[in-house]
Amino acid sequence: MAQKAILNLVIALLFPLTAVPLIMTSTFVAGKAASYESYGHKGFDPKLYVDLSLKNDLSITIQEFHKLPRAENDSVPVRELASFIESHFGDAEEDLVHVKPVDFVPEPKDFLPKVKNPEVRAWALEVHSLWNNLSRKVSNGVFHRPDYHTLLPLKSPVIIPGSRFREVYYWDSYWVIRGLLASKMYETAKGIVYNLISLVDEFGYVLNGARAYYTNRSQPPLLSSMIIDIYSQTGDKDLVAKSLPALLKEHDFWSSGIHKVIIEDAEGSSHALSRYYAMWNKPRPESSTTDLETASKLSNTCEKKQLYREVASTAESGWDFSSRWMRDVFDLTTLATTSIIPVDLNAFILKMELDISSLAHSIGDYGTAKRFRKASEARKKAINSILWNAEMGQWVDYWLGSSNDVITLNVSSQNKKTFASNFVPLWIQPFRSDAKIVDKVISSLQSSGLVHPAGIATSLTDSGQQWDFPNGWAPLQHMIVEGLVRCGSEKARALAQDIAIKWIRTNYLAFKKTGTMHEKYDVRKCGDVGGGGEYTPQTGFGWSNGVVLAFLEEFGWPTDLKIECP
Ligand SMILES: OC[C@H]1O[C@H](O[C@H]2O[C@H](CO)[C@@H](O)[C@H](O)[C@H]2O)[C@H](O)[C@@H](O)[C@@H]1O
Repeated sequence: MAQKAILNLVIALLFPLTAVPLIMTSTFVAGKAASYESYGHKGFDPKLYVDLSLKNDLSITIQEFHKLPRAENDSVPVRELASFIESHFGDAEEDLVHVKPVDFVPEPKDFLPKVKNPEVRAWALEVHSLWNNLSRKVSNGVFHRPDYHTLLPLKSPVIIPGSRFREVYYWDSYWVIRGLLASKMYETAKGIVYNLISLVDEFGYVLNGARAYYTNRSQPPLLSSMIIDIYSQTGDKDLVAKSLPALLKEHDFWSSGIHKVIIEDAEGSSHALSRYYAMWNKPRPESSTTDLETASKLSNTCEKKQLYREVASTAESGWDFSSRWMRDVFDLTTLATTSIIPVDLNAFILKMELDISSLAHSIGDYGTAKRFRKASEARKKAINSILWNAEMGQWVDYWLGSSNDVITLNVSSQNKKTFASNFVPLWIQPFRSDAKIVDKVISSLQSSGLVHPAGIATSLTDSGQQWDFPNGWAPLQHMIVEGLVRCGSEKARALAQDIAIKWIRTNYLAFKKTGTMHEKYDVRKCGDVGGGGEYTPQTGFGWSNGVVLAFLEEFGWPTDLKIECP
């Protein structure tokens, strides 16, 4: 915990520094007196600054910063600042060094046996080889002086998403691991899980990512999904035994305290569900200038603090940002994530409960197995009572009122808008048990307007945010496709295969055009990449690679099926 305190201090002290170059850049570009209304030029990324490491003790760095010459308006001239950063900070790339994964081979034995088409097979091997590019280990310097770095000293190598995302991310890792399993890289997959478990041991939950500035929140909880999938392919009971205590701790984090919400239904029965809620009410250090700019539209400090909490809680949801969390879809200051019961979060926690039950059973801990089976039944009842909308044939988010006490169910508080997250419950076994409901959900998906020529759109709203139309994201394609496959009907499998083929083709064409895999894609046209949001679109890219490999593993690719877009 001492280390966490030191790291938080580094961030708190670095934060004012990150704001300076933005203001000064605008001064420099204009070549005259600064306009203090500017929060940075287009393309400026504050994350770069919080990723730099200190060269000396923080106190010395701060003393030196205070000695810098100031302009009349008390700002530091941009050249002085640039040379200060050069002298006192190391490069952002130095903390993590490239490492070849121990279990990487260029063509693994039994790799994607159902992929027969030579062109697709060659590309799949290229995608597989990207694990090499994205593999990193924490440098010795970070272990030696953790207080000089915002990067957390994880022991095993990791797979990073890519580009500006230089560290391991929580929910991304699930799809990275799915790809690693297709690539037969079991040791790398286990190493990632052991790293995440070490975060639970230290902080009580898995952080958004392995940086000190991510300690105030988690991300969609998929640790149990990673463990159960690795276990089902390796049979490694040691992994199960070592991970169970962390899973119990993580379950407690998500089902109690600020994350827990109680709703009373029409019959007077109480249901416990969960929400996203970050432990932070300041600008996110990695996006400080963006958050300051957004909050500048509000005048009152209290409102600003609440907005910062909503922003960080939205980052906890993984859907940062989306009209899904906004009262006015074009105004980010109306984010209200802590006032929403998200359908996907509760589906993930239900899955966590089932996974814990089954993992505990596999190592003979029958008491825990029974307790979590019961917990999953209660959550299923809660989801079906509060979040199921029979008319739409979808499970939906629920808007909470302002009360912090027990809330009484009001059906009009369901969010009737269609998002890809409304179909995530299909991924979880108990929601596939009623054939009539499944049929209704499948028809609802087909007529929802979400299914496009290059995959499933995130929503129907073009808000300019990245988790909205027209972007399609690999994790959403995967959960919906795998959910459909597991429904067991021919109709569901055909729809799943159709979506998977579209997704593979768009990833393939974009790769051929740009030479890289992308973080998100535009589902309107095969081969187009996504956009919008607060940072420039990123490449690499961990979860996209993982989902392509997982889809090719499931569906294969016959020789006579064209990979080119129709
Ligand atoms: O720096 C801005 C935000 O960036 C991250 O979010 C996005 O990238 C993540 C890594 O691929 C992904 O997990 C998330 O779903 C994306 O929206 C980060 O996770 C945020 O916390 C951060 O504020």
